[in-house]
Amino acid sequence: MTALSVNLNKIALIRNSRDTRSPDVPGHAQLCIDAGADGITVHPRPDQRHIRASDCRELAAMLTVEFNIEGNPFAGPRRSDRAGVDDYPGFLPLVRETRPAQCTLVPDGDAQLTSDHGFDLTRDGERLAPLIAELKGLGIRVSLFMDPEPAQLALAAEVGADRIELYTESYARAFATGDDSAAVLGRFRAAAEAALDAGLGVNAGHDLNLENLPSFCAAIPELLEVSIGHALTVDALRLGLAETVHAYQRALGKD
Ligand SMILES: CC(=O)[C@@H](O)[C@H](O)COP(=O)(O)O
Ligand SMILES: NCC(=O)COP(=O)(O)O
Repeated sequence: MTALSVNLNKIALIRNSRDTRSPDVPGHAQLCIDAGADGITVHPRPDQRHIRASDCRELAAMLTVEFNIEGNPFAGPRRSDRAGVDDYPGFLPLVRETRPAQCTLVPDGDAQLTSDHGFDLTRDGERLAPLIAELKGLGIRVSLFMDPEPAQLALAAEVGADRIELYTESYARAFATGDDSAAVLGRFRAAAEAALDAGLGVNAGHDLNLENLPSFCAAIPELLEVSIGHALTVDALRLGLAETVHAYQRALGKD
């Protein structure tokens, strides 16, 4: 069955809009766990617009489910511009310190609004390989954020990744507009097969939601994990967080 990893970025985004701890990130992680979430995902960015280094440290100390930290492996340290907020230590130093079960490497620029592309391993593979080896040596499973391009996925295995995370924005957009959605889903199926043939596990994420999740999972039954945050948080405004986690588990054919 496909694991649901709840991304808490948007809980932290609301928290950061005031100088308080409310909503409390670890408390909402526990709410998700109590409701049946299989994992927790965060994406600390250098500007700490939502998830902060301190959130990662607190979550690492309390989680009883898989912890997945996503981010740009080449993101360096950055001083905090907000009183009482720790500096961002750099992505890899934060991962080394917190030792999550999984680290998903994402080729984000620091100023991007959100993650919007996968790695080009023909360009980045050589400098990623030693980082991947180091993280695996620390006992951390490594996943690479990838576009659904079969040739690239074969390279992911060559650089030592354990898994890839299919960047699903193009599927979500096609599903929402109805444009070419069957063909787009076929491209994701082909990409998943290329990853599986290369011995990689397959995760997926970005813009997945209650409506588009069942079709995606039916097309890729080998899917090991989906990480979902934006749509799930919006649904929680309507349904409540616990009920929303149950709803997503039902959409995954569980619960
Ligand atoms: C990599 C990816 O698609 C998401 O995990 C990412 O966490 C979204 O980041 P924002 O929540 O900052 O949009
Ligand atoms: N890796 C995807 C993720 O963690 C959350 O993406 P989204 O659901 O916020 O788009």
